Amino acid sequence: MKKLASRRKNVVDPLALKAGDYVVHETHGIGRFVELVSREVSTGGRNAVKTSREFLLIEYAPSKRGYPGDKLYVPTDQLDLLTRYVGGEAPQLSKMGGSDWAAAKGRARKAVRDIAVELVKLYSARMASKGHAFPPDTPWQRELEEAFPFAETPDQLTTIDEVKADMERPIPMDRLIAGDVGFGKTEVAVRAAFKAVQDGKQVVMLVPTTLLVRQHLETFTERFAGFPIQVRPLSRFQTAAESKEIIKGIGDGTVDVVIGTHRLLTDGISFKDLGLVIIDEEQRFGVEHKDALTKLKTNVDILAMSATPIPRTLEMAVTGIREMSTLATPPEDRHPILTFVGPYSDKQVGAAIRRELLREGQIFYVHNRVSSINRVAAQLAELVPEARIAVAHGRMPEHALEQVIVDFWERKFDVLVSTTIIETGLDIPNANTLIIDRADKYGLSQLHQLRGRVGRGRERAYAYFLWDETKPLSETAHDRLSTIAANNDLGSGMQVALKDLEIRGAGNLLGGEQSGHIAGVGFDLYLRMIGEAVSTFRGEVAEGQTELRLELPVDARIPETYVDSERLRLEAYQKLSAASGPNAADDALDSVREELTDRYGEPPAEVQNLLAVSRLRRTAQRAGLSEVVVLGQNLRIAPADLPDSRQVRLQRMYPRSRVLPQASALLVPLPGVDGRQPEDPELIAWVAELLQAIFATEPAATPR
Ligand SMILES: Nc1ncnc2c1ncn2[C@@H]1O[C@H](COP(=O)(O)OP(=O)(O)OP(=O)(O)O)[C@@H](O)[C@H]1O
Repeated sequence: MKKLASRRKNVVDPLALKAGDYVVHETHGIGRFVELVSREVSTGGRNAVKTSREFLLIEYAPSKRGYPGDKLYVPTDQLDLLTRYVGGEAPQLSKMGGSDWAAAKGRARKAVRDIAVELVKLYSARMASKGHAFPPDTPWQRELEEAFPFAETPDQLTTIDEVKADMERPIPMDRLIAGDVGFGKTEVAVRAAFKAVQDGKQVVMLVPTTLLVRQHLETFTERFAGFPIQVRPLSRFQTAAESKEIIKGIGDGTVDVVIGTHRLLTDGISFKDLGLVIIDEEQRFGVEHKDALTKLKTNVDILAMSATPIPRTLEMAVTGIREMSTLATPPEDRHPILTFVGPYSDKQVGAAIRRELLREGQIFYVHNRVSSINRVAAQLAELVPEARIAVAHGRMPEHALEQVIVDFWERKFDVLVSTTIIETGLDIPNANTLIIDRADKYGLSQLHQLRGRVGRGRERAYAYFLWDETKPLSETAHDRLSTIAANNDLGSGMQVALKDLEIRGAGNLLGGEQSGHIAGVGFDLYLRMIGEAVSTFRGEVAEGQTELRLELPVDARIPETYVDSERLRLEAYQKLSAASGPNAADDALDSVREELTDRYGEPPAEVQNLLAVSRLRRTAQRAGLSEVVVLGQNLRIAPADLPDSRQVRLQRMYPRSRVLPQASALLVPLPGVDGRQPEDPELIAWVAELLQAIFATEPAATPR
């Protein structure tokens, strides 16, 4: 089984932290970041040395009602104990070290275990089941692929290869393609479907809306032209007679590829020899279809597509449970969509429509209320009399709706006034202006999907996210709109989706019922729990992070004289913290040192010490230590249940060292000349040599 990638925490990104942001501390729970402060601390017991260190000041709930909130100072070299809180509306602050945080974690852990069991069951069932191994590409496959009218993007090529390799394996494929809107996911599906049909298998493609059925039917039919492949649609658009004939063809194998909505998940549909299930926007299929989907997906290859990118942390939490490919590069000469956010005005709307008409383009105007959509269309007709305007919404009779879309496609209309029914997938390359009159009413990923309806060709596209100036914007609505306006470069789906997770609460990615638990502990910790639960459940040791206390009386920090910006100091501490984690690459700290030198010049003594202490931190963590602390004249190391051979070696090297068996700790007197402590670098080097001698984990990390 594929080793689970170690769960790199989504360590708090100090750059993104601003006062008031919520963070989650492993031990203390959900707190609010106040500011970065530097404080004088004395370490080293009796002959204490005062050094100034920087801390993140985090505020917690008051331990008693009416008191001010408790304060936690997190040293900058322990950033990895903090993660950003993502999980919906403003969370409840935890009481420091209180039982409420432990209880919230306990509840989440229980819920997580249920998910983990579910995920592993699916995985194991898939691993145990005998899938169909498709043969290598046929000559016709190459002919089909050479007929593609564009140059594939590198990600398309990689993804297509990964999909084919999965299909040729005897284990059933379960691959998710996450790609920003318009990045060419459909072409991957076309080639996978062709490969399956070449081997005599049937293919089903499930899409969320009737319009997408129509569109994908057009694409597949066009791409398969010249090959004897029967592609059929199945949705409420088909008459009873047509449906009956298609369902018969599915059963007797004369239909090779069927593209349909959840209509395909109703009873009475059985395939003669199904080999590949393609699902577009799976998360849009309601829980009522879950069982039918699971039945359909058993023992066949699955290719899921999503334009709502899956956050990295979720991808890693389910790593090994299903494969993922990402289409992150846009087709060439695709331009970012110019996005305007502001109050509605007739003047601006009229100008936008006229500009598009001037270049013979078309316009989507989204108004999401069926009851007033005709009035809006009439207003637009007055505003721009020369524009040919049509209306489309989901309550129209099926054929009338389809006819309007086809007419719009065939450029019989200039402006399509519609509800969000155009939201997913609709591909009309000539429509390059999108106007949404109440943009504040939509979630981020919905706005992103809608925006993805324009700019799918080579033309520069425009999106207008407007709101009714007579109705004030809510804080989150304003946040949403400024996020989408800020993220308008290509492939900004990830940022938009992540922000959306924050605002809408991340539950719907893992099942609505989970959102309460996610809100309780934060999205990142929740996902890490899933990953740990999955790996524990599968008998792999979850790499829990031992919280290492490393305290030496040395001046190890980044002085303001070296890096004057607080933000940049935080960024450097974060990089050091990531580079000194137990799984960090051996040269990770060297590259941090090089970067610091490049950006700020030769590091001063304090920073040299900080680098050396970071090396120590990594050594100590790799040795699984929880304590390396100077107490008085001794260095205390724990746990230190050493085998005898090591104890002998230790006594020989450090005759005055003592093992405290009951505390499973080790006390080694500090080297000092007539009571004077060695200089910082010497002390750090001495500790490095000691750890190396005892744990022989890596060559002594001598500070450079
Ligand atoms: N490599 C490419 N170069 C240029 N255009 C491409 C490329 N691949 C696909 N296209 C075109 O880009 C448009 C969008 O492709 P497609 O519909 O597959 O995107 P998508 O990722 O499925 O979008 P959505 O998420 O909206 O469904 C289509 O017109 C398609 O023909």
